[in-house]
Amino acid sequence: MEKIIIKTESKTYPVYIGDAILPELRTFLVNKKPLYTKLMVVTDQHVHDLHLKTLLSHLPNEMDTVVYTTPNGEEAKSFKVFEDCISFALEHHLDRRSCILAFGGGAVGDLAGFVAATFMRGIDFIQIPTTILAHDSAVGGKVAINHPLGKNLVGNFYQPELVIYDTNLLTSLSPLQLRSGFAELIKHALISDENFLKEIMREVPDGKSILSDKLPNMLMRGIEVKASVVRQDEKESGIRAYLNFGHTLGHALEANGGFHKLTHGEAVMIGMVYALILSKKKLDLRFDLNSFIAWIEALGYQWNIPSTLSFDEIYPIMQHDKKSVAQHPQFVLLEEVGKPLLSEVDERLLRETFQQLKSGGII
Ligand SMILES: NC(=O)c1ccc[n+]([C@@H]2O[C@H](COP(=O)([O-])OP(=O)(O)OC[C@H]3O[C@@H](n4cnc5c(N)ncnc54)[C@H](O)[C@@H]3O)[C@@H](O)[C@H]2O)c1
Ligand SMILES: O=C(O)C(=O)C[C@@H](O)[C@H](O)[C@H](O)COP(=O)(O)O
Ligand SMILES: [Zn+2]
Repeated sequence: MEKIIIKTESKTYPVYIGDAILPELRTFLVNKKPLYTKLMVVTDQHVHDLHLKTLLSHLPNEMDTVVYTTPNGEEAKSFKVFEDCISFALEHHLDRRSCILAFGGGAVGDLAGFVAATFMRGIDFIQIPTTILAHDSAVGGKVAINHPLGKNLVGNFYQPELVIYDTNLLTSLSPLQLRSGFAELIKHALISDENFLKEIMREVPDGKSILSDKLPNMLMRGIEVKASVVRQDEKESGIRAYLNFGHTLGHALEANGGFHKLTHGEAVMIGMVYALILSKKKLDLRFDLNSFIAWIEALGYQWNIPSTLSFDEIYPIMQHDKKSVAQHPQFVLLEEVGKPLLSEVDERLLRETFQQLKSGGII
């Protein structure tokens, strides 16, 4: 088991990562003083069916535990489910000394974290991630739900007490979900270190190689990239925006599809290709886009913008992005791999590049 310490202005906490490490949970819970009055597990239907029994077997018998199950995927991050989850907590008499256990992927983590942040103005929560993607979402304290007008528009910065990342749980993920989560790892490499990118390109030549004994180490390195950014800028007043590489377009594509047509990672991958082309045009980024595209195709990603979409429907959604200033969308671009910056991009260039990426004619 490895341990990474996440240091932020508001809280310092450990991320434990390794195979079959759920027993760490009991250790934490029985040593926490005063003991929690109640535990509320928040999970989704898939994770409930696949892994809840295992999780429950690792909780102290003597601790009063209730389970709230959300719909799968982004539906968990709706106002309706948020209200329902708060009602469940009230009906089951959680109090300020209770603790929420977020057991699932990023959707469950974001919802459960936001419930923890707002229930009685804030109670403890623990992240127990079950997806590759959640190496990103479980760390750093961004918690949120969606609004029909855009992703994560209602939320907070609220850090967990602890993250327990049992990589054994990842073996039940579908190829689509493996790929979706892996996009955030590629993002962490692109914004931090060319050698890291080269290494994952070498170690993971195709979709079948994502799940391997090399994965936990790669995830740890992704978490370290995130930890180093969050340590310097917990609340995104500056460099934390770099973690949003690929997200200005990515989030707009997700929202436009009603949050169910593309997974987060699929949308972010298209957004990263868009941002790479913009970086080439605007900042003369030297980057072998041909090889990158060939690699992500081998991994199974779609990288062009779906042909049914128009710039005129996507641009207004990007104007609602949280990084926008006076309705001008901002983009994370790369001067070099590992050297991100935040920049406004001229609408004409955004439109022209959108058209290019739609027709697939970028290389
Ligand atoms: N807070 C952050 O910093 C942050 C960072 C990145 C992404 N996110 C958010 O995270 C969400 C995406 O996360 P995600 O991709 O984990 O999505 P998710 O939570 O929707 O999970 C994806 C799918 O995988 C299933 N699943 C989860 N664990 C499984 C397992 N072990 N085996 C089999 N199936 C399993 C889920 O039921 C779901 O159908 C988005 O809402 C995104 O906005 C947040
Ligand atoms: O932690 C961050 O900061 C990120 O930007 C990580 C992203 O991968 C993640 O999707 C996050 O939820 C996006 O945040 P938002 O502020 O753009 O909603
Ligand atoms: Zn993301």
